Amino acid sequence: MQHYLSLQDIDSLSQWVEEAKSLKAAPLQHKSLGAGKTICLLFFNNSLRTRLSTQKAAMNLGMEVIVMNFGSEGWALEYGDGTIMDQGTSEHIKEAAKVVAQYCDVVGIRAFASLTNKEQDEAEVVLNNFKKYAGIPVINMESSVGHPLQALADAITLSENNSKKKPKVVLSWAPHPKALPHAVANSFVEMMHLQDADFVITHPKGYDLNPEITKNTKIEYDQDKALEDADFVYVKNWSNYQDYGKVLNQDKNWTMTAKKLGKAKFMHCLPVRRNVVVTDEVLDGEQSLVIEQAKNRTYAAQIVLKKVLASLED
Ligand SMILES: NCCC[C@H](NC(=O)CCC(=O)O)C(=O)O
Ligand SMILES: NC(=O)OP(=O)(O)O
Repeated sequence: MQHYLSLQDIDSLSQWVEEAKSLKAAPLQHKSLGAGKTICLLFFNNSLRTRLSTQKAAMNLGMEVIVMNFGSEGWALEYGDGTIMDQGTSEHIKEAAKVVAQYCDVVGIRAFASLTNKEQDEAEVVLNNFKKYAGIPVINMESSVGHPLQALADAITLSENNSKKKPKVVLSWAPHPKALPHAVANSFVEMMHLQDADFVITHPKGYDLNPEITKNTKIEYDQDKALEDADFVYVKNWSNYQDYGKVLNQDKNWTMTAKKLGKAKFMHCLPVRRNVVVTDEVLDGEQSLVIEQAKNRTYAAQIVLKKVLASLED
């Protein structure tokens, strides 16, 4: 059974990117593959792109789609084993996951990091419990530690816009008023490790991501230096990882500007705070790839669903 929980579920990134591009060229070529199959999309958090692009991808493959805003409309779920449920939670994951699995063949789950409980977040409690009890393929639509559908769409976008054998790609931290998760940055880093590039991460001192994820990636604390001769600049805020979930820095000197970007292409997963993360000039300019990235979310989801559907036939 093929799950899509992290980048590790991709056997060959370059092959998946090529197949996704072929789906983009003719999105309805496998319209009968998903006939009679249903996907449930469960959202514990807000979404625009993930919700619509995953639904569109499923429709392109002929699947039926059920969407539920679980966070606001479902029962509060309990994950603990043996809990006496006389507090805030109403339903145990053991029943909930098994019940959901009776209505669909595949389940997609969005469950962001709490940013308050590092241990629980890193254990991917929501995703892993659905995997454990549902018994059907689970797709990660952004979890505590990863956003592999976004990273796959980013890989497609890089491939479409790159003309060099070894492009310079920079992941640059940016300020943000809210505490944001590490998931997008983590998956982008993992995706970059799967291809040949001169990859650099730049962020203020003390804002290091999980070192188990960044591993041997080059980290340059001087943003201007990191951005020199960049071909692609991926901008993202994340809250502090060491002092978990805290906003310790909102330095506007890290905002991406046209001057800093130089000749590079600009990338961001969206939604983006204009004139905090990046200036209007960059977003409205020719070098921005953000709308293409969002478009590629459909084909990233479609290649994942195609692999998952194929695995159901095995
Ligand atoms: N799925 C794309 C990003 C989702 C989330 N961003 C946010 O929550 C931004 C919300 C705001 O700007 O108010 C994140 O960074 O992981
Ligand atoms: N990039 C992304 O995942 O967007 P949404 O949060 O709107 O789904």
